[in-house]
Amino acid sequence: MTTTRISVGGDYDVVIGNGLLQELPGLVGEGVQRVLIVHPRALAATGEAVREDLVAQGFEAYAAEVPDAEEAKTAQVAAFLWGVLGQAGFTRSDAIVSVGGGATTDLAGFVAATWLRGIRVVHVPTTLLGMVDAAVGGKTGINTPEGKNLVGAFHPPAGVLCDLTTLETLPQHDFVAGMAEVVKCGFIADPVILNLVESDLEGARSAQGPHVRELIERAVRVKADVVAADLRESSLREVLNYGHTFGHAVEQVERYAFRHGAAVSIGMVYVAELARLAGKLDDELVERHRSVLGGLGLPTTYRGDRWPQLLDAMKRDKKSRGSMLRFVVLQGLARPARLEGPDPALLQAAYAEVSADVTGRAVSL
Ligand SMILES: NC(=O)c1ccc[n+]([C@@H]2O[C@H](COP(=O)([O-])OP(=O)(O)OC[C@H]3O[C@@H](n4cnc5c(N)ncnc54)[C@H](O)[C@@H]3O)[C@@H](O)[C@H]2O)c1
Ligand SMILES: O=C(O)C(=O)C[C@@H](O)[C@H](O)[C@H](O)COP(=O)(O)O
Ligand SMILES: [Zn+2]
Repeated sequence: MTTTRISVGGDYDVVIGNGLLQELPGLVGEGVQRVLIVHPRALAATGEAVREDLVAQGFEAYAAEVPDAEEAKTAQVAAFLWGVLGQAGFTRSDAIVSVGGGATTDLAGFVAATWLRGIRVVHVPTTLLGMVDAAVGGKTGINTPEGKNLVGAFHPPAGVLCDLTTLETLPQHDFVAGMAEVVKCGFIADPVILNLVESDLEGARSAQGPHVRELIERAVRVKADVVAADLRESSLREVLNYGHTFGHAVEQVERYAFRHGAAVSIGMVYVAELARLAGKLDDELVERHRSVLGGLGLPTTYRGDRWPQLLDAMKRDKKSRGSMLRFVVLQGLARPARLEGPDPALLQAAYAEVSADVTGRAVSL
């Protein structure tokens, strides 16, 4: 199959195809001497294969293994990588390559942004979520005990290589979690995505699904267009945060036992209910959130006994201004808007709409 190149504002390309790793040396760049490949435990063999390839191309290449998933996004792991870079003598003309999911690209991007105040980084995302979202757009970051992504920097990559063959080893629940961000792009900007997913829900649950390549390309285009227009999230970029205020709070309350995409799925239903209660969204579109996300096997409800903890976590959302909570809502399909400082009763009423008891049944608060 052909290779697709999607330009992000003319600054770098997201390359999508199969067997693309031969393109990596070109993206790492000619003037680069040393390369650090950052990969999670689950991708030790892939990380080593990439390292050997780069050595064969004449680079001085090192590999650093980091924990899987969210455990990698800590100050301790970032400090470990700074130590590796320091000991190997990385200079401003050297580079980092991330090979992994969004947690790895967020961490490696952050270390690249901070080492010597910024060195080159190339992302090789190996999850659906990494390909369509985390590796694109230059948001990098780590968590602190107080919250998700609280420390970070905007540091766009030199390139993004989405080698679709890497998805073959990704567990299905991780693939489906990535579909939540694809569906997000459908709701905020490109309804064709929703039509494609709804036309074959089972196909959209697997990397081999007939529409998956088109879904990936469409989601990357949505993200690329938004970040090209507003890299630093002064306004427009906030739309990519649809479902994330409540979603990040769920991740935090669950101590990251939920995958990001699963939490964002619940967060989108929450914020759709909030928009409905605020008189901005009709019942039909709220129900479409439940049917498409639920149809993919993503969660659309959350336990009903965590309101104080969720509210506390939501207050630390980056979209908040002072003590005012701000949400990205929809006022129609692909018509994002902001809801600022909603009445606390409305916030809790929306929580009641997504609440379930431990058996998964909806409950009233
Ligand atoms: N920077 C951004 O713009 C942005 C956007 C969306 C999400 N994110 C972040 O991305 C993270 C979630 O990323 P994710 O969903 O990719 O999860 P992840 O990075 O936690 O990866 C999920 C699991 O899959 C493993 N894995 C990765 N690729 C694999 C493969 N090909 N085969 C087998 N196992 C593989 C990982 O080691 C991990 O255990 C969150 O931290 C979220 O905050 C960032
Ligand atoms: O790229 C963005 O901007 C996003 O908001 C994309 C989100 O999917 C992503 O999860 C992002 O990491 C959230 O960032 P945060 O600023 O809410 O921490
Ligand atoms: Zn996200």
